[in-house]
Parts: sequence; C-alpha cells; structure tokens
Amino acid sequence: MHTVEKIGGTSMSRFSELMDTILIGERTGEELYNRIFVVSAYGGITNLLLEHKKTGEPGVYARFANAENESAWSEALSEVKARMVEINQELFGDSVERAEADRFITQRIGDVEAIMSNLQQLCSHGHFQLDEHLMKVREMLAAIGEAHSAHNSVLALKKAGVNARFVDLSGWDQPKPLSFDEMIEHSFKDIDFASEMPIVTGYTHCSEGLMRTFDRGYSEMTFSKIATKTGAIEAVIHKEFHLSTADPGIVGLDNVVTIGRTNYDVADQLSNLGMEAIHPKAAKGLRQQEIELRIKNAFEPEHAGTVISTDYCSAKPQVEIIAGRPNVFGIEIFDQDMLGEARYDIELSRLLHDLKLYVVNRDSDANSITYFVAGSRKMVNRAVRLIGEKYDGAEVALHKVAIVSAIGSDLKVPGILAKTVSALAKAGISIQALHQSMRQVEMQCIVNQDDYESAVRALHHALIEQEDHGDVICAA
Ligand SMILES: Nc1ncnc2c1ncn2[C@@H]1O[C@H](COP(=O)(O)OP(=O)(O)O)[C@@H](O)[C@H]1O
Ligand SMILES: N[C@@H](CC(=O)OP(=O)(O)O)C(=O)O
Repeated sequence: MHTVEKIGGTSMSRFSELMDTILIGERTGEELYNRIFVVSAYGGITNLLLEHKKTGEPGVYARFANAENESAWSEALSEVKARMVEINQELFGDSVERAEADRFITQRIGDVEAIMSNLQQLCSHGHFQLDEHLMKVREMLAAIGEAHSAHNSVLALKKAGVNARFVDLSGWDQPKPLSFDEMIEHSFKDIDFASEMPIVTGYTHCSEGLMRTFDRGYSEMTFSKIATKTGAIEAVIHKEFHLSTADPGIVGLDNVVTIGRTNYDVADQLSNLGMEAIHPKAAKGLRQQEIELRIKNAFEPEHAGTVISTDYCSAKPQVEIIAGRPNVFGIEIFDQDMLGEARYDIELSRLLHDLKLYVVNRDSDANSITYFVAGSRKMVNRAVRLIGEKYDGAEVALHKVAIVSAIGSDLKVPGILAKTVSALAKAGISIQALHQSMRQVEMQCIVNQDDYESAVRALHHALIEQEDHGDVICAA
C-alpha cells in the first residue's frame, strides 16, 4: 500500500522547506515509508541544459544542435555546472555531503562533455551525421538535471536519518537500454517500500526514448509509469501552489481560489497552454488503472489539494480557471489564391511542425490563416522566410501576442462572451482575436503581449472573483 509522489522543479528549488513538509515533517519511523518520490530537476536547470521551455532561448543542447562553434555549447555547459555547484553550496554548505554532491555532478558533466566533444569531432567527417545522434545527446543532457536533484535529495535525507535510496533511471552505466516497462520493473524489484524511501530520477532511459515520445514534462511520464507498474494506491503531484483559479504570481495569492476538483479535459486545456497540471499522456495510464490523481501544494501538506478525475463536471456552469500563455507568435498568411484551397493548411501545418513550432491555436477566413505558435524566435523567423519563399503571392505578417483563456468543465455560462469582452475593454485592452469552440470547455482571447498580465487580472476579476467561491471551488 504505497503512494507515488512527484515533486516539480519549482518546488525542488525550495528543498529545505520540503524536508519540513512532505519529505519528513512530523513523520517518524514507518510513517516515513511506503512513499516513492519522483523528482524533477531544480527549477530552470532543464531550461539551461536544453532550451527555455517557454521562450525557446537556447541552452546547451540547442547550441550543440545548431552546430555553433564548440565554445558556444561548452561555455553553456560550464554555466550549468556552475549553477549546479551553487545549488549544492546552498543545500549543504561546506560539509561531507557537499563534497560528494560536487563529485557526483562533476563526473556526470565531465562524461557528457567528453561524449559531445568526441561526437562533434567524429561528425566533422562526412560519413557520420550529427543529426542522427542528436536525440541521444538531448537525453543525456536532460538526464543530468534529474540525477543531480535526486542524488542531492538522498544525501540530505540520509543525513537526516531517513533510509532513502537513490533510484537512478537515467541509465548512466547501463550497457543496453531496456524498454520503459522493463526499466521500471527491473529498478523496483528489490526495493522494500516499507523500509526504504526511493528517490527516483524523473528521467527514464529506455529503448523507446522518453524524450522522443514525450519531450518536455517527461518526469510526469516516469511518475505515471511507476504508479501503474507498482500498483500505487494514489498518485500525487506536489507543486509550488495549489492548482488555482489563476496564476497566483499574476493575480495575487489573496485573490485566487483553490480548485478542489476538476477533470482530465480541463487538465488537457491547461497543458496546451503550457501550464502542465498533468502531462496528457501521463494521465492516460492513471485513468485506465483508476488510480486517483491529486495535485497538492508542497508547502501546505495538510490541505487536500485538487483531485482530477475523468467524470467530474461542475454542478453549475462556471469558469474554473483563467490560464494563459505569453510569448506567442501570430503568423498571419494572406493569399488570395488560398480561397477554397485546403492544401495550404496541410502544408503550412507540416512546415511549422518540422520547425518544431508548437501550434497553440489557429484561425482562418476566406483568404488568410493565422497560426498562433510557441517556440524560439529564430525558428519563427525561419518559418516566416520559408512561407514567403514557398508562396509567391502571399503576404506574411508576424505579431507578438499572448493567449488568455477562460476554462471550465462546463462553460455554458450565460453572457460569458459579453462579460469577457467588456472586462477587457474596461481595462483598456484591445482583443486581437477571439475563439470559442462548440464544446464550450475553453474560450481564448488573443491580446498583445504587453497586455498579458493585465488581461489575466481583468478576466479573473470579472469571471471568477465576482462569483464569491470562498476558498475552494468544489472541495475534494
Ligand atoms: N492556475 C495556476 N495554479 C497554480 N499555479 C499556476 C497556475 N498558473 C500558473 N501557475 C504557475 O505555475 C508555476 C509552477 O509551474 P509548473 O511548471 O507547474 O511547476 P513545476 O516545476 O513545479 O512542475 C507556479 O510558480 C505558478 O506561478
Ligand atoms: N525538468 C524537466 C522535466 C519536468 O517534468 O519538469 P517539471 O516537473 O518541473 O515540469 C522539464 O523541465 O521538462
């Protein structure tokens, strides 16, 4: 009878507080056990190792993949190492644990650096193509982030007298990859959950390639697989805040309300906007095995948090969350030859996909299509250039926008559109585009990037604060 619990990167960055809340707190003896913890890299580390998740700013991987000179990526790797060593210092000061933490990470980074350098040299010969190996490099780099945080956590827990065990799923010294299922079975078969506390890396090395299949947010895949494979009684995700009616960082902690219950459909909408309540693919396994999923505030362990289930629907139509995504690019393509030609959409979608740009939404009229995409500025510029080259008569315009979205399991609130528009107008915000689908789970407003935060505040005020929900919408 055990639980599987994931700790997100933002929370991991406040590790010493986690020791007093979810990791140890008031627990003694056997109360400490029967809990498996899956940890993410400390906040911002994976962004430095790969690329920034939201802005696309290049990290070590992106610099390596873009075949810039060697110094560009190795300098970036040294910066990550410096940041990791700094974290070790903050956690352990000048202790034995600190020396062990530094030794561990120095070795991992040194190994990866040597491999990347050799690979770069090898691929300077025409017989070897860098492209064919990039995914492996991406995986190796990502895995360092979770190995660092998991290893450190074990050091800190052992020091505090907990029988913690480092479960390294990153496959570091493994001769041959196993499948995802086998890797989890193999790694957990000898662990006694009743007397050991497994601290598991959020990255799993496996023959399917976790990064290839799921990319960022992969630690939730590891988490969900462990929960299903080990037959957990509950799966818990610990975050920095309660899942709230809006980002407390924007609207203010005093103004938001905790969401007590919601469904996987709402979670998918959040994830599309980049606020991963739970990775949609991770949710699937939990849903199928009917393992209850709970999202909790890592720093308020007594609070029941949010329960996500398949069948929940709010008792009356209401807006549950104002979410959004800043730093979106609107790529608008106007071409009179487009009229009645479906191939444009297919070709353009493929082009954006090939450039690894994520299409958050799109809209069209008779002779234009606009794609709202997230990704790096460089790739967006490339997309604009390629589209201009491909379609002679097309005019391509680029807009820097943000998406602000009202979401609810039943959004059929009378007059919601009018309320939304007037709230934004009252705040002096001009709406660039508006989307609402027939299914009525989400309504999206496209606004200028500079208006993002004020639009979130205005909509939260008009659609949620006025409703007087108290502390929690539908207690779990
Ligand atoms: N509706 C919301 N409820 C709670 N937090 C939110 C919400 N929207 C945005 N956030 C922000 O999400 C951040 C946590 O991001 P996330 O990527 O989920 O973290 P983690 O690294 O812990 O997985 C918080 O710092 C908070 O500001
Ligand atoms: N650290 C990884 C994996 C992850 O899932 O992170 P988080 O749990 O902080 O979203 C990433 O940024 O993609």
